[in-house]
Parts: sequence; C-alpha cells; structure tokens
Amino acid sequence: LTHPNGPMLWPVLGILPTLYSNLDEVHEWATRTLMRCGGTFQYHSMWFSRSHGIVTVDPANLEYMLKTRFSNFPKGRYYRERFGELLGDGIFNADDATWREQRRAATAEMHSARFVEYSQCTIHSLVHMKLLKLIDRLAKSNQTIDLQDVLLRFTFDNICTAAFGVNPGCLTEDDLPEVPFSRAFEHATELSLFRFVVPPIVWKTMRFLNIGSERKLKETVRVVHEFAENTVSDRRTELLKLGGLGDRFDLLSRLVEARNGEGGFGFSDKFMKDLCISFILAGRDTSSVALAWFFWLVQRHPEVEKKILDEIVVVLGERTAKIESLDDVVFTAAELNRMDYLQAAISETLRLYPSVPVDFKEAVEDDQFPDGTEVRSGAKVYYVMYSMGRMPAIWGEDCREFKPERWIKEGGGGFASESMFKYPVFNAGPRLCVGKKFAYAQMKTVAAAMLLRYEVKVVEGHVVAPKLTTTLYMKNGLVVSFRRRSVVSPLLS
Ligand code: HEM
Repeated sequence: LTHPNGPMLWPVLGILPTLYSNLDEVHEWATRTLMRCGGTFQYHSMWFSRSHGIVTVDPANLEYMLKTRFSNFPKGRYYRERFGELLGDGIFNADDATWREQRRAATAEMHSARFVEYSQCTIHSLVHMKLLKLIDRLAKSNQTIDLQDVLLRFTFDNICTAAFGVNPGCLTEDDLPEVPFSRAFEHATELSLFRFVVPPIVWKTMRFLNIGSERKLKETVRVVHEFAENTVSDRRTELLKLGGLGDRFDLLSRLVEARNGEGGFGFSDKFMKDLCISFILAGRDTSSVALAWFFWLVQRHPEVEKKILDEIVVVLGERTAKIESLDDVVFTAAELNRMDYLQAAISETLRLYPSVPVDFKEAVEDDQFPDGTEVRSGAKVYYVMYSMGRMPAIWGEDCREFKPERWIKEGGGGFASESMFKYPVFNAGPRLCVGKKFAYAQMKTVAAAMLLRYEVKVVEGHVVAPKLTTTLYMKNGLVVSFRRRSVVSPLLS
C-alpha cells in the first residue's frame, strides 16, 4: 500500500519520473519525502520491470531487517549480478555460507593484535613519510590542491598495504602519479555502478555484444584481477621459498599462511583474491571522503577546531618526555584513543555526510516491518543514512547542525556511542563494517596529525556539494591551501 504523502507514482513509469525530476538534489528530496511519510514509503518502478520496494529510515525497521530477520534480507541477486565481474564471490558481494566464511576469516584477522599493530604502522608511515611531507611542500610554496584527491590516494595506498602488503604508490611526497591499478579499480567500480542506473536489458545486451561501457568494464576488471592474481601467486611462491611469511602481517599473507585441519592450504587462491578485492572496494574511498567532509566542516566551525586542538594539547601534555619539535610528534594508539572530542567530531561528520549515503537489501519471503509496512518477496528495501541524520524525530530539532557535543556523555566525560540502528553509518547487525576500528584509527591519525601542524583553508569561492553516487564524494573536490600553525608552540620545550 502506498503512503498518501508518498512520492508521486506514475502510471506505467512508477516512481521514475518523480525521481528523475529531483535528481539534482535526490538526497534532500528523499529526506523531505521520508519526513512527510513518517519515515517509510513504498514505491514501484516501471510496470514491466516488476521492480518494487520500500524506502525507510525507521531504526526499528532497520533492526528488524539487519539483525532480527537477517537471513530474510540478503544483499541479493540484483546487487550480486551488477558487481559480479569485479567482486566475484568476495565478502562485499556474497551472502550465506560464502559470506560467512570470509566474514569469519576477515574478522579474526582484523581484530588480532598483530594486524592492529601492523595497520597502525602502515597508517603512520604513510601519514608521516608521504602525506605530511606533501602538505609541507604545498604550505611552503603557498600552493592549493584538491584535498579530497590527496586523501583518496592516501586511503588507496593504505588499504592496499593492509590487504595485500603492496603499496601502489598513488601518493608520494612530491608527486601525484597516475597508477594504472588504481585507475582501473576506480573505473571498474564506476562502470559496475552504471549497471544500477540503466535497465538490465541495456547493459546485458552491451555485455553480450562486448561494446561501450561493458567492454571497458571487462578491460578494467582484467587489470584489477591480474594484479590481484599475481600478488596472490607471488605470495604463495614466497611462502614456499621461505617456509613462512613471519614478517608480513597484511591480510593476504595471513590467509596464505592459514592451513586447514589436514595441514594443506586453508583457502583457495580465488577465495583470497576475491576477499582482498572486496576489501579494497570497501576500504578505499569511505574514510577519505569522510575526512574531506570533516576538514570542510571543521573549517566552518572554528569553535570545534579549537576544541579539537585543546584536546590534542591536553593529550600531548600528558607525555613525560619533552617534545623537541612538532615535526616529531607521532600519536600513539593510546593517545588517539583518549581523543574523545575528535572521535565525536568525526562521528558527527559521518552522521551528516555518511560515506555510504544509501544502501539496500532484497527480501526473500513476504514479511512485515515493526511499523506495520508489508514487505513482499523480491522487494528492495532502501535505507537512507543521509536522511536518517536529518530526521528531527531521530536526532532532535537541531539535527542539521554540526554539534560534536551530542556524542559526549552528559557532564562532559567520554565518548557516548549510539545504537547502530539509529546510526547505521557503518551498517549494523552481523554485517557491521569489518573495517570500522581501522577506519577510526586512520581518520583520527590523519585529522590529529594535520590539524596539529596546519590550518586547512578552503579556497574562497570553491563550491562544495555532494556527488550523486553510492559513495558521498564531494562533486568538485575540496580545493584548499595550508598554513603552518604556531598555536601549539607552548607545548614545545
Ligand atoms: C568511514 C569509513 C567507513 C565507512 C563509513 C564504512 C561503511 C560501511 C558500510 C555501510 C558497510 C555495509 C555495506 C553493505 O553491506 O552494503 C561496510 C561494510 C564493509 N566494510 Fe566498511 N566502512 C568504512 C571503512 C572501511 C575500511 C577502512 C575497511 C577495510 C579496512 C572496510 C571494510 C568493510 C568490509 C570488508 C565490509 C563488508 C562487511 C560484510 O559484508 O560483512 N570499511 N562498511
């Protein structure tokens, strides 16, 4: 049953004309419509596609779908088909047993002390040896740069190092080179996403004829897969030659070394290749776009920037050893953990600008949501993180304001976490983002290291707006300049 205040559904074409006429600001349109409907509405698409579904921001519905009735709401065939070439059976694309096995392997490894330590080292070395050196050069020569592009390069190198133990070198201290693997990955993702916006008959015919975007997709996927296959087989060879990979702590090396009960190899090459590619897709752009929005919001809210700096000064003040020079400051994991206000500012950024603004599941059987909405088998259920952060019913009347304080416990002590169904920015339930801890460590390290040393100034007149893709990029990037800070100098001996 459609909602009386829901979007206009046209004969034959369903929701499509309404959607296309609001495409420029589709996130805001969805937010307004969801508010009018009390959080949930139904839609249908063109009659011959038989595509229908539900759009919801109701936390109770989300809990029901993502946890209580998890097995009735998989990613589904629709998603898998479109990402099939690039992701194969990788964790991001898989359901049921295929998903479960990878989830188990990935969580065990990601949460192990040695991976946490290794990933911290990779983050630090990229931040201090590459990112800060590049920024320092730009600050000295008073040059501007697209910070989003720099951050995208940083996280791509970082996730490849964590997943494969290979740094593709997208970010160097004095250059932003074209890296074929990174380019191919970016194109393969965009071309896979294109399949979501054209009717299946179009892209399937193009695939059959091997023309246009489908031919390009095939070529870019080949580059990505060749890189992954070669890396997996090189690592196997290395293991056979050396008898162990004891000094390698990346995800792939751990998987290559894992053995099954009979002492043979635990995971097939395809399993490892698919898992690593999914990891790159999941961990590539999400934290960089979040950081771009963070720097933009912080510059617009000097009072927040001041509080972040005050907190950094307090944390550094607890060091017993004197700080000789700002350049030498490398934050430890324990110090970053104590930066609750920084954590709050990043969480608040993601509340308003979630890196994954919308996601969906596909219902297997007929069902009913807690708010009474009937769910028919085959329905797609979209949940809109972008709109959730802007719902007064969920976050209060000040929901559109950037207020990190809402994440600080009453009385000022410590970070107050939220229900993951009210804040599903990292997804929720059994498919909660595997990289959440990694992402926070990465974002906090970059934010603290940069803000301690530089003022980040968005170039006057630069227009900041979201891009309409499944990752919330800034459409025009974030062009900034950097100025060396002097504000924290009292800390120096
Ligand atoms: C701000 C940063 C990040 C955000 C907002 C974020 C958000 C998400 C979301 C919404 C999902 C669910 C996607 C879906 O099921 O359709 C997800 C899944 C996932 N994320 Fe993240 N992510 C972030 C960073 C990372 C990083 C850095 C990594 C890797 C180190 C990572 C690895 C994964 C993996 C492997 C999954 C799939 C989990 C599964 O399906 O069981 N994420 N993430």
